[in-house]
Amino acid sequence: MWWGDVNKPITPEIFDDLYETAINHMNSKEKLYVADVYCGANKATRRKVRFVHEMAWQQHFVTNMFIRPEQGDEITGEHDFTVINACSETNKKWKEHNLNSEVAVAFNIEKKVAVILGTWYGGENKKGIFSLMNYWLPMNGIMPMHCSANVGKSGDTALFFGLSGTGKTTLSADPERALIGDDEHGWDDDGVFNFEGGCYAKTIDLSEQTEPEIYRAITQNAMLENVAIKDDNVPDYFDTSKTQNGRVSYPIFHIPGYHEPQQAGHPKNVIFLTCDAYGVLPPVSKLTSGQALYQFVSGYTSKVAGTERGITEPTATFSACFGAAFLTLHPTRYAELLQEKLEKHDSSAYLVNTGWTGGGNGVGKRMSIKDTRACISAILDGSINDSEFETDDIFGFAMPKTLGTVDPNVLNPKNAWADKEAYDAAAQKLSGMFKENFKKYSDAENDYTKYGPL
Ligand SMILES: Nc1ncnc2c1ncn2[C@@H]1O[C@H](COP(=O)(O)OP(=O)(O)O)[C@@H](O)[C@H]1O
Ligand SMILES: C=C(OP(=O)(O)O)C(=O)O
Ligand SMILES: [Mn+2]
Repeated sequence: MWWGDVNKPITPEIFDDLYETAINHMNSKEKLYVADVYCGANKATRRKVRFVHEMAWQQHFVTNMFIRPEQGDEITGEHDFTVINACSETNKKWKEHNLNSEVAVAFNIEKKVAVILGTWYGGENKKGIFSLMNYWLPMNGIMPMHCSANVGKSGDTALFFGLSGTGKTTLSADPERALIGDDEHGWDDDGVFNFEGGCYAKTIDLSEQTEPEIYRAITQNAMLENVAIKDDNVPDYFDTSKTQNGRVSYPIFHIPGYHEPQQAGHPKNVIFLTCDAYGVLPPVSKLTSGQALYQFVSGYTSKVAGTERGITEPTATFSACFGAAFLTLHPTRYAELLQEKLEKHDSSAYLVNTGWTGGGNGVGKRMSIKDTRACISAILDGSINDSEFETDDIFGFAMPKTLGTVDPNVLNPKNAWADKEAYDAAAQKLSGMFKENFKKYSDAENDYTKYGPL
């Protein structure tokens, strides 16, 4: 276990106490909801999960998001895990338990049970099981990944890694390609497979024009969460009074041309999405395999508003493997798996900045979805390889000088800034942050420090 900021140990006695609180609460209800679902599209390695809920809508969430047994098919045999979600109850003894708040999300791997108290976030159901997949799968040499995946007409698979809000869901919904999944995947000896059976898209500023597939997926059985509703019962995706993290969950088959089964071959392209709030990183750059591992372990991006308590504007962070919150083992364990798989399958790696350009947050603006999509298309159709590249002085990234319809002045981030000195200062600052962050990985068996910025 990677104990630290993310995973906090508790004693078996505290777990039992939380469990009892949840069970007593559930026993006071007249009705409970039970769903048996799978996590993992690969039948050989999928896990059986049972959810017990007090809220019908939470039950609908897991029905949308996990893999449903075929119609008429029941999940038999022992479950790999059971989640008791008592969201409307809280842990009143949190101070006595030395915990942070009355919210508790607690896992007992020996008893194969998790308890959720005090949080109503639908995503909690899936992210807890994702954390377990991050614990189980590496034991069998399978890489769990916080990424979306899709496949092109010639069978070429692409992965899009990224922390919350960086564009996994938005950019993997591509009319030219079949969607495998938008958030959690595994990479085994056969290729890539989805853990989930649905998608969980952000609804902030959602429009049919910029994100048509997602907009149109909001139809019967899709479920909106924390979205404002106007007087005429129509959702208002531009009203963020509840939170900026408004969501919709829907089964994967709401996306036209989704890939069935949700499995595909080894990835040809691996893309790291970063939402750079400083506006320093290029919109697209090609990484050497060493740079890919350095960037993967660093996981530089920003937390977007509404995803964590206290985050109200984009805030720079280093989230290892682009999903530190879900890692149960040390980041270098996942990096070793990535290294082995990238080498074996000769996959290319790219860094794509879906964040700011022309200045940091407050000065510049967020990269347009249109420009980001143009960069991604050029990677996926291979045309980026026809570009002439230049090397970034500080980060050492190879940046294309021209690329299809993308404004060449955006491709080199310094050109996009009016104030060149301010750019240099911001780039130096960010480089220093990378180096400071990476110190904690420099004594690892495989030290990737040399692939970082100067
Ligand atoms: N250049 C861009 N690329 C991708 N998404 C963008 C971009 N600019 C704005 N966005 C918005 O950022 C959000 C990305 O969220 P999402 O795709 O759900 O991220 P993730 O799946 O990684 O959590 C969406 O609301 C999208 O409309
Ligand atoms: C559900 C989540 O994942 P993502 O934002 O990456 O879709 C989340 O982080 O709450
Ligand atoms: Mn998402």
